[in-house]
Amino acid sequence: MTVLRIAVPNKGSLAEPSAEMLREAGYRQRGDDGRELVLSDPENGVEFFFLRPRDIAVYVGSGTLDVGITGRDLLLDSGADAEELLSLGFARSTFRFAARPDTATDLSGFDGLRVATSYAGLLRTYLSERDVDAEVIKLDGAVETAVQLGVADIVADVVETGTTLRQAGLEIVGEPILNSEAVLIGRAGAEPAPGTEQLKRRIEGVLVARRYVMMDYDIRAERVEEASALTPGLESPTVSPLHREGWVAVRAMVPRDRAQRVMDELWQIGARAILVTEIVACRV
Ligand SMILES: Nc1ncnc2c1ncn2[C@@H]1O[C@H](COP(=O)(O)OP(=O)(O)OP(=O)(O)O)[C@@H](O)[C@H]1O
Ligand SMILES: O=P(O)(O)OC[C@H]1O[C@H](OP(=O)(O)OP(=O)(O)O)[C@H](O)[C@@H]1O
Ligand SMILES: [Mg+2]
Repeated sequence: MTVLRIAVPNKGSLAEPSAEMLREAGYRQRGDDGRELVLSDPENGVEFFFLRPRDIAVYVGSGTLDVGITGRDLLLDSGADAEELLSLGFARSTFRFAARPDTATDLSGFDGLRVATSYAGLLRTYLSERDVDAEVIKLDGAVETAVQLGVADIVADVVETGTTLRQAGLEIVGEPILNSEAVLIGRAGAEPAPGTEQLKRRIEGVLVARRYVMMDYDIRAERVEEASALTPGLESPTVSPLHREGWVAVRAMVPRDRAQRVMDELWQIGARAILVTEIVACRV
């Protein structure tokens, strides 16, 4: 049997949520203090390689490994021959310019200035596509400090809450360069390796189980259309007869973040015995 070779981040913001997602999808993962570089999961026909997030697109793009989990920003920065297969919904961040107040109000004022970043590939492409003649200073991290130390006039870096920028006395400049999140990647334009579709389906199952809950309730039959409009489910709600005459039981998946509001509205139109349960796993 062929084994699917999967690159997984070994450190940083992507590592723990990636492991958690794979664990929920039924795969073996490292224990709390796990230091393994390679982990085999023969039951599921896969092998995990724990690598630096920055290197993952390079391994996948070259075909050394079949698929991997990395950040969209890291994928683009690498210039590797890899493409997104699925968005994973965690490690969400924006990639933005920031500077001290009065440095520049937008890109048009960047000419002749120095921009520090740890994403030099992505930044050079972005600036040259817009004909901006700024000097790119490549740093490894803690980029925000570069302005204070006089190494750069502007930074281009990952922003999540904006706390790091504020603490460095910097303000956001211009539009976001990129919206990033964790993504599953494969080799660009290549036939997916055997097992890729199954991995994708399993991860999609985890994403759905996280985003939705299952809702059950009873309602008078004449109000079922109204109720179905509130809980349309993914395709259509299941409506079953109840022993009690004139009543039906309804079952539908509901977005988790809307569950309380939907329950209030169902109650208003006479639904009773409204129950919400977790979806542990699914294929939809
Ligand atoms: N504070 C953050 N919030 C959300 N996502 C982040 C944050 N910092 C980095 N990321 C995302 O995580 C990925 C970067 O992972 P990486 O491990 O290189 O950096 P890191 O999490 O900052 O770790 P390190 O400590 O090695 O710098 C990128 O996709 C980036 O957008
Ligand atoms: O907007 P915020 O919520 O403050 O988060 C953004 C910061 O988080 C990351 O830094 P990290 O702590 O990983 O250090 P690094 O710069 O060395 O990567 C990122 O590089 C930003 O600096
Ligand atoms: Mg970092």
